[in-house]
Amino acid sequence: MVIEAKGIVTRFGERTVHDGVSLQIRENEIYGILGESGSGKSVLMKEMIMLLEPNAGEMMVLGKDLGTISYKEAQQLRREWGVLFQFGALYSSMTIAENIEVQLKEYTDISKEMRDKLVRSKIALVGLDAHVGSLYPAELSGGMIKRAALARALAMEPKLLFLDEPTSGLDPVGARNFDALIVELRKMLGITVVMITHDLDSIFSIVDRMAVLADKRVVAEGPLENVLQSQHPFVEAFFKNDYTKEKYVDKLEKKRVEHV
Ligand SMILES: Nc1ncnc2c1ncn2[C@@H]1O[C@H](COP(=O)(O)OP(=O)(O)OP(=O)(O)O)[C@@H](O)[C@H]1O
Repeated sequence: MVIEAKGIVTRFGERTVHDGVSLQIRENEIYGILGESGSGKSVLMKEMIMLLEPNAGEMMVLGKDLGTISYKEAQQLRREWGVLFQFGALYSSMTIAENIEVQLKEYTDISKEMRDKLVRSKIALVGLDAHVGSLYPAELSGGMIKRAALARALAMEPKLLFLDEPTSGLDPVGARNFDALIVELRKMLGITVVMITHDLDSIFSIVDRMAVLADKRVVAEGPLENVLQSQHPFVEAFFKNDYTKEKYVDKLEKKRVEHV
């Protein structure tokens, strides 16, 4: 397992967000975290990357228990993952190349020449033209910003990639291209991808397994066909409404046939 959450409890004051959340993420899969607004998806992801600490439960990431990890181990572990936050979050006063270089400068002794080379390779990896490196975030389209932020997340060659709603704000073509890029990167780099998503196209086409958060816990987990068996109201409303039934009829039918 790359990530294992066991009985996670999270409270903010009087409010309980998670009350026994458990899930398991395997190596090299694309794992989706779904759930309605406010169900604690982002909080759970932040707990996986040590930006927040749960009140109870165990969070194992790459074999390390985040609850008992030493400061030094935590520093090392942080280099093993890349994160793409929802709005890209690039530094606006830096060029794209400088943005991608930030962590390489901070965490490594790599020479300037080598850093430039790595930056160029990451820009190419995410499908951007070389000249984009010298532009500022304000000069890029939304889709290019996502790709640039992805290049930055990949700068340290992580084993694990966290994506918070990667296709939100992209037009349909841009969203599908981004999905294709994620699949390609997973194959090329052998990484594990954890993504929060509401995007049905992504869920039906690139997510291998997923967890559905509702009622403060995981109400359905596994591949799509498992999740579709759930009769939880959120699953019913999200996957089994008329729109989804019509748009994904082939896939829903196919899953049913495969399952029989
Ligand atoms: N640092 C914080 N302090 C206090 N409350 C918080 C904090 N972070 C999140 N919350 C609360 O925890 C709950 C879950 O938030 P979270 O952002 O994880 O939801 P989400 O499932 O990601 O929702 P969305 O799909 O709208 O992004 C919300 O009620 C939010 O207000």
